[in-house]
Amino acid sequence: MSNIERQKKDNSLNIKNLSLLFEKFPNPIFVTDVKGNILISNSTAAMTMGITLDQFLKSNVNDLVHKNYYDKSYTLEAAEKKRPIRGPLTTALGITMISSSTPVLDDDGEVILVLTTGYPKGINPKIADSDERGFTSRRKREIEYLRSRVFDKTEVVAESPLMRQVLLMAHKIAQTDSSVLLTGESGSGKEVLAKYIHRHSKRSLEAFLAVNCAAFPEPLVESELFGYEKGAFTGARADGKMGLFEAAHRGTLFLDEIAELPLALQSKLLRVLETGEVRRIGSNVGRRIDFRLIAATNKNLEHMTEQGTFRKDLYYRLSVIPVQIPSLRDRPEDIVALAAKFLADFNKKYDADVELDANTLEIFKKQSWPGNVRELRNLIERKVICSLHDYPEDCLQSAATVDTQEQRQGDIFKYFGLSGTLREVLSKVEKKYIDSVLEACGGRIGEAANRLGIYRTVLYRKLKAFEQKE
Ligand SMILES: Nc1ncnc2c1ncn2[C@@H]1O[C@H](COP(=O)(O)OP(=O)(O)OP(=O)(O)O)[C@@H](O)[C@H]1O
Repeated sequence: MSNIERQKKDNSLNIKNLSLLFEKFPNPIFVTDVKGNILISNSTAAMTMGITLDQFLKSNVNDLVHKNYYDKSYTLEAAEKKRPIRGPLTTALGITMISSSTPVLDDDGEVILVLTTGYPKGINPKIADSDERGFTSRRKREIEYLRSRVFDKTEVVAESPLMRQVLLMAHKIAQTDSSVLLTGESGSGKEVLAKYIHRHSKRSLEAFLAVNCAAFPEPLVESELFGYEKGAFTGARADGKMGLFEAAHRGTLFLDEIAELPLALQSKLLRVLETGEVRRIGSNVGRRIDFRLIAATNKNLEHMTEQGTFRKDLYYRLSVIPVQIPSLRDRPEDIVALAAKFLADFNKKYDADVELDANTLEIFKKQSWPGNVRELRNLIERKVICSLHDYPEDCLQSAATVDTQEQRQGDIFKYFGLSGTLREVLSKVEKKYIDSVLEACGGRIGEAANRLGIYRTVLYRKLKAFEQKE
């Protein structure tokens, strides 16, 4: 490799590394040359202007100001005066910021680059809501999205570059009406993302129905999904029943654990997707329905199609837009942000005041989290509960493996802070035990159900019920 080639390779590596580093920065940040041509940037900078990162990287700051993407750039002033310049600006999306441009000088004192960062301050409602600027409804939805991304960190935690990409993709997907296939390990946030897509879609004012295909015993799945006419079969309700497809009319249907759908029903689902019609059991009449399907699985569907356990044609139909949610262990920035969010949530819920020190966060970042976000959430909840009863850090261990003096002495109720009615105590114990078995099984539902001696359908129902109670 020649010197020039090596140098080129080194430079591209540097830019790549720098871009990755910039992505981790929570606020807008970009670098221009002395003429204001944007060289490196994070996607947040592009987002606050309402353009894609690709477009932003092909732009010049002056052009962006002329095209009204924002009203003031300090980059060229900083280059000209050879000193940092700072001041307010407003983007066309109505986001107000304090921007700061710092020139980078070479050995001869000449400006070679300018680094600009921005700190969002708020929304200028006059601009953001103005119709005079010709905002289309799509543009308004983008504004809503950007607001939530820039200011609202409570919705879906996505601090890692990987998850930010997923979220940006989800936002784009939300503007379409295609079927979506979400894949990812159990507890990685598939349902959270499905809800996000629904909330940001044109169907957001209609129903979001989540159905776990593994949560019904096989004979019941068909009648739950398709419904039935009166008298369709023995034991059917006299007045018939509307199925979940119909109930999701105009809204979004989230089919979780799609891999568990029996083969016969896979064909029926495909027919519904292709014809846009659903036929209740015992009926010859098709009813037109209009819903958006989001399916999810932690299985490898492609592999299942090769084994003949999942229909190929349905797989192709579902995976029009596939989205892979990364495992928690691959996004350490999210571990910290999620831990902070859950800690704040549970401190509020239990009126506690627990803090996480840097050491604990470092340990968290290195853990493998087989149960993903759900496991982290449960762990933080346990930590908060333990703090209320002045129990030591080892309370963080799985409840099943803790063998303390209190337990040996039989003071288990005190140890776990159990009080209230019998029903409340039983429900708390049930939750704690299920959490600990799940954790011991690395979040694998089937294995945990086996150990607990219950059907996985029952376990799913219980987990969802726990989540809804909170
Ligand atoms: N990015 C996120 N931000 C905030 N909370 C999250 C995020 N991802 C997951 N969670 C929380 O983690 C828990 C598990 O998430 P979710 O149910 O969406 O996972 P899942 O992949 O659908 O799991 P399963 O495959 O077992 O159905 C929920 O309590 C959810 O609120």
